[in-house]
Amino acid sequence: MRIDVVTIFPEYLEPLNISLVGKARARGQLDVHVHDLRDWTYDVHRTVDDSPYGGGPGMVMKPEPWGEALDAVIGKGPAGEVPTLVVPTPSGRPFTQELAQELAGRPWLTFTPARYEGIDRRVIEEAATRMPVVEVSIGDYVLAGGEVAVLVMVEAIARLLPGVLGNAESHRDDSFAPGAMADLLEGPVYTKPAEWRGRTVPDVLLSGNHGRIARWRREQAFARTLANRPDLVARWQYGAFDKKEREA
Ligand SMILES: Nc1ccc2ncsc2c1
Repeated sequence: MRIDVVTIFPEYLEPLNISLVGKARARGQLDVHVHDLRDWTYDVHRTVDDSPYGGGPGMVMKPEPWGEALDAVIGKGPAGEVPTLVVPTPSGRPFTQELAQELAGRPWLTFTPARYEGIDRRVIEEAATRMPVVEVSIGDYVLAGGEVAVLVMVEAIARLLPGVLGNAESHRDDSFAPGAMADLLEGPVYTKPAEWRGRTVPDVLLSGNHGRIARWRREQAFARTLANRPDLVARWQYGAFDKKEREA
């Protein structure tokens, strides 16, 4: 997979050089290019924003630099191919594991994290005439820009690429990953020592009885989901019901 990111804060994407994504890049599983939007400005102040038409607070990111940046990014990619444009925005569709899976299946993604009040709408509209565009939100809170959303999405997507996660098992027990625990949050985990500051590990985990352990883990996951994400319980119940129906 090729990933391009266009941003006015290239240094914000430094974490893509380390850990899981950094290792995937070093192994050639991921080809990441970070571009400074100001490389497509020509005034002495390298201006990327201006006041909003119609008035109102804040500034809007000008269309010209973005248009030229996307032209250049597409020009640098595989001949005849276009990326999927991923536009991080609070007004986008929710970023979910399902959407991460969908995007992990694309060969080329270009992320356009914005600052200020956002990007002139004509940039997205013009891009949509020549490439798939998906506007994505990582949640309902106020951020200064979309770069942190890119870090979230790239990590969630990269770990789904073949060979990136060493232990394939790691996918199975993820929260929200498909399978028996789908839609349930992860339960508590423990490792050595068996006692730490007077706190012991639940006996069932030391029992060696894998059936009991699996049941206990499902119970713990359900309890945690009920407490923290009751909205997911209904989805899980339907999924379990649907699975029984299909197996009947
Ligand atoms: N403030 C905010 C919230 C969510 C989000 N997702 C992508 S960019 C963004 C910005």
